[in-house]
Amino acid sequence: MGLLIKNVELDGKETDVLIEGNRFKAIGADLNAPESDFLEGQGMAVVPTFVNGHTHASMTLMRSYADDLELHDWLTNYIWPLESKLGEEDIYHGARLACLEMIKSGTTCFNDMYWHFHGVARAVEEMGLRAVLSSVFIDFSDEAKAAEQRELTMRLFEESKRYSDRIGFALGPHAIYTVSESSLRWIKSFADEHGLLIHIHISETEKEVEDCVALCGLRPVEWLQKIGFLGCNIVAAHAIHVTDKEIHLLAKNGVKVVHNPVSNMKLASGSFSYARMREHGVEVSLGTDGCSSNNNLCMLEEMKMAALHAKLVHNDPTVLSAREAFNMATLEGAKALRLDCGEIAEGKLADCMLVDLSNHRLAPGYQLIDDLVYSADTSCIDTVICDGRILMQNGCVEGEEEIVAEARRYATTFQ
Ligand SMILES: CSC[C@H]1O[C@@H](n2cnc3c(O)ncnc32)[C@H](O)[C@@H]1O
Ligand SMILES: [Zn+2]
Repeated sequence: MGLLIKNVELDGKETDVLIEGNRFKAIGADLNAPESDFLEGQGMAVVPTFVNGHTHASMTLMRSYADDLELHDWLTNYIWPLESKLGEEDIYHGARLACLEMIKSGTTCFNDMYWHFHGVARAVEEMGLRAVLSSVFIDFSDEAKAAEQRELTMRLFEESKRYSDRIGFALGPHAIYTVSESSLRWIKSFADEHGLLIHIHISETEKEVEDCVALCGLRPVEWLQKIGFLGCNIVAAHAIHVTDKEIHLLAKNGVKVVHNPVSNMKLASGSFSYARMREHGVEVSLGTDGCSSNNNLCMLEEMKMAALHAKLVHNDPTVLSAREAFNMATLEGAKALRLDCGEIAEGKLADCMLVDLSNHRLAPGYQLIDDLVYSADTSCIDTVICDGRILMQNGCVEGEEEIVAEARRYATTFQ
């Protein structure tokens, strides 16, 4: 069974798009597929859906719970105490709310790091999105805890195979200040052995850098290079406080960096240097981070913030164009996660959305990509498709009232 989208605009031209199974089968004029479902695309444009490169989906339950705080204060005194009370059901309901929000804002794929792997996986499976879910690793340099976490990682890796192809497994060492050197070495060798990605926060705050220098005489990226941790399977969130030498090491090792402009600004973590990353050839994608430091999962907003922030810090309006922001939010994210989505082309995974060209925010309509980055909001998104399946049509997602009500109910139980 397929899906035929008729008379839709793609790259400024009207065309038809045929999806068969979970991939784009054909793109061209006057396609026929009598056996397929049909979508009228007149007045709409088809664009790739977003890939959120770094988030903690279930933190939707902590939206506006602890705002206007510095990162280490926020984590230690507010977030971690609350998270210690969360069970798998809480996390499932938080992840469902996140999936709903992502679908409604045009995201169909995300790279997640959170507790209770199965709670998140169940939500993603049911809601029809695509995700790379990492098994969290935090040991605070306690050997007993580290042994427990190694066991859990190996178990979850096996158990993750029960889910559909839309769910990938990665390792999730939280950061260098929460995971010991020996655990980082173990994580890297486990990931290399099994061909897995590693999702980690790196150089997010000045404190992280100062503590690392005080402890090992090296900055975080230099130290990670020394212990053999860096490589092309590392997806590093933030990478804000990095010298040119460290950026060179990231590029040389093929580390994928995820920029989270809203979270970086809200926590005043620091200024990401997009231009320096590009000069050195680092591959940069875009993420929202969790809902407690953002406070939403909207990649439209993230693209605009990334572009505006880069122009401001580099004092140059030509830095980080709308097209670059859009690529960071789509194809670059897919590449970092080694997924075959992020662009509309024959043979690629069928993840896409239809935007309503009659929406006032897209008028008069000189450049669709510029409009999506600088002007659009979620009201412009009509239809969202992931893996060839329609997840939203006419702006509606099945069961949305119940998802929101359940998340509200669960959030009140642990406060
Ligand atoms: C180990 S699960 C993820 C862990 O990370 C915490 N977290 C959320 N946002 C950030 C951030 O910007 N920097 C560091 N840690 C963050 C989250 O609360 C979970 O405990
Ligand atoms: Zn994070």
